[in-house]
Amino acid sequence: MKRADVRVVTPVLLGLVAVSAIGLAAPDYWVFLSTSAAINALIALSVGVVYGRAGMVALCPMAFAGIGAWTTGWLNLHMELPFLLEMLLGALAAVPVGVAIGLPALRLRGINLAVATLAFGGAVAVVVFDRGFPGANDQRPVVRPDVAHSTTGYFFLSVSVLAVAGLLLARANRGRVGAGWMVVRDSERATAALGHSVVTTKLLAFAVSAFLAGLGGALLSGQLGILSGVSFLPYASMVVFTAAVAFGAVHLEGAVLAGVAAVILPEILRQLALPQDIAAGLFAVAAIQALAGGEGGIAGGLRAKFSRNTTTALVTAVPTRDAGAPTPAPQRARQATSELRVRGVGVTYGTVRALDGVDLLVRAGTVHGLIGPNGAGKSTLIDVISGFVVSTNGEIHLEGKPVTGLSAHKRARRGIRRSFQQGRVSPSLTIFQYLALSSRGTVDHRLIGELLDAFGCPPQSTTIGTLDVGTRRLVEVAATLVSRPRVALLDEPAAGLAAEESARLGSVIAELPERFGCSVLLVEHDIEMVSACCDEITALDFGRVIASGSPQAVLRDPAVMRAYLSGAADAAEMVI
Ligand SMILES: Nc1ncnc2c1ncn2[C@@H]1O[C@H](COP(=O)(O)OP(=O)(O)OP(=O)(O)O)[C@@H](O)[C@H]1O
Repeated sequence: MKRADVRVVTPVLLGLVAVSAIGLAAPDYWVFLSTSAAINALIALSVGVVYGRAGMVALCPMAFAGIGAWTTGWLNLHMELPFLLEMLLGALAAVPVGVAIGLPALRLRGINLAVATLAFGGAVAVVVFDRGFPGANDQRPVVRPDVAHSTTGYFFLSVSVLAVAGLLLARANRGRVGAGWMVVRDSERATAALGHSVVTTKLLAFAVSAFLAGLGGALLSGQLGILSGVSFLPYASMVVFTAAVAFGAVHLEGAVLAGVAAVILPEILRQLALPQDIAAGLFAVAAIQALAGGEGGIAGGLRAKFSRNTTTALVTAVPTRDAGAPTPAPQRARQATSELRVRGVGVTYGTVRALDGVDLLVRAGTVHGLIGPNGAGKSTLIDVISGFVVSTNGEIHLEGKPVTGLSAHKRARRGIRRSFQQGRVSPSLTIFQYLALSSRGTVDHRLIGELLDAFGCPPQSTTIGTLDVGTRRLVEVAATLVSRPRVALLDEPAAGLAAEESARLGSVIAELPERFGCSVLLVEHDIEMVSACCDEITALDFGRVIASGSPQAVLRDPAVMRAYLSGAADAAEMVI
């Protein structure tokens, strides 16, 4: 059996044995507590999604759980539906509320979002839950299904629901949905640059989180029968949140540990005749420790310990051929057809005129260099073209169609893809996850392999956090191309690379139009590389175009030489 299989099969078998032993041999009281642990694990899992994955501090999981419980209780009292359907509807009822509370999260971050969601949880508790749960006033408990009527039966039902939800979530986490959450947590700009809507990605995290917590609440209604609002107070949300953070509920096993601890610890304190609220304090301390240690919590730490990838050395790109050597014939040459036209673009930051009436034409099937000394406006121009900065005037056309009014992620979907000067690749993703997220439509494994080979990147399963800075940049460029863009905007891709690697990258970039069917706008300080791989060059200084044309003409232009001599020493002379 492969080692990876053993790492999965062993905990699954242990879990099955533990669940069977509890269900078949433990006293009813402990089975009841174990049911509570499974329910808490489900709610912790919801924290794992919205906070652990998507990085949003939402402190109202018990409000979502309460909505799930309230709805399930109401349906149980007034409709004669199968219990599982009532639970599902209860969980779904929490989703629109999750999306509604997610809307402010599009603008709020960190402590502000935490306060807003805590206040929301308090408001729901007062306005909805304090009025009583369905059936509470006339003491009519939620009726469980026959198959799960006993304490043991309900325990098995709860564990089954947790297992199914956990496995579906794990599947989503391994795919593009989970990768999108990780990227939006690390960089909203990177999310948009990959062609994904930041709004949709964040709201989806809130919706899934609310569903999971709502499902936990639905199970709770059947477990307790008659509910009181006390279970869903903001204080309860804080306890679940801190336990989830401490144990690393971003992983299924972390959520299970959090669920078990949230039940066992108060029980131990009760048996010791100590106040059970001490548990909340202990979770808070453990959560602070976990945050200081890198957010993975106890489960993250255990995963790192048992991971095969324990090396701390940075992984570097491996050149697939000698720098400057003739490149092999492309597997399939593609016809580049896209031209990008920029007309009269201007950008002002306060009193700084970063761009002033800039015109630029990237012809179809060419590599166009954009040079200029520090502060000339190169990155600002890339930001404007890719939609991250709104220009005060001017127009941008792709293939003759205006894109000026489109948001960044829509421009990315139209085929304007970019890399960033400061790497924005999520360190926790594997190279494959990142490239798959950047792909449009079906993931093209052959293209991914071809790109990684072209850039000499490490194997697809390598975690990005283990790559050195230069290699991360190459992965970012590969991710830019995997979507088969019309135009690739590469912002200093050679930064962090050695001279030899730079030369090799230059020869790969020169081939991109023919090999991958896109035009390229290349921002680079490495003038030697630019002159070697570009068909045309535009030079900027103080936000204005000072020269444009063939590399030879531009690099010999007196205005360009003056700009560089006053800025980056004798860079121009180097190649003339
Ligand atoms: N967010 C911002 N706020 C204020 N000023 C900015 C901002 N971004 C850029 N600038 C200013 O705009 C001008 C152009 O900056 P930009 O980063 O586009 O230049 P650049 O040519 O890319 O420089 P470098 O080669 O150093 O990356 C600079 O004067 C810079 O200080």
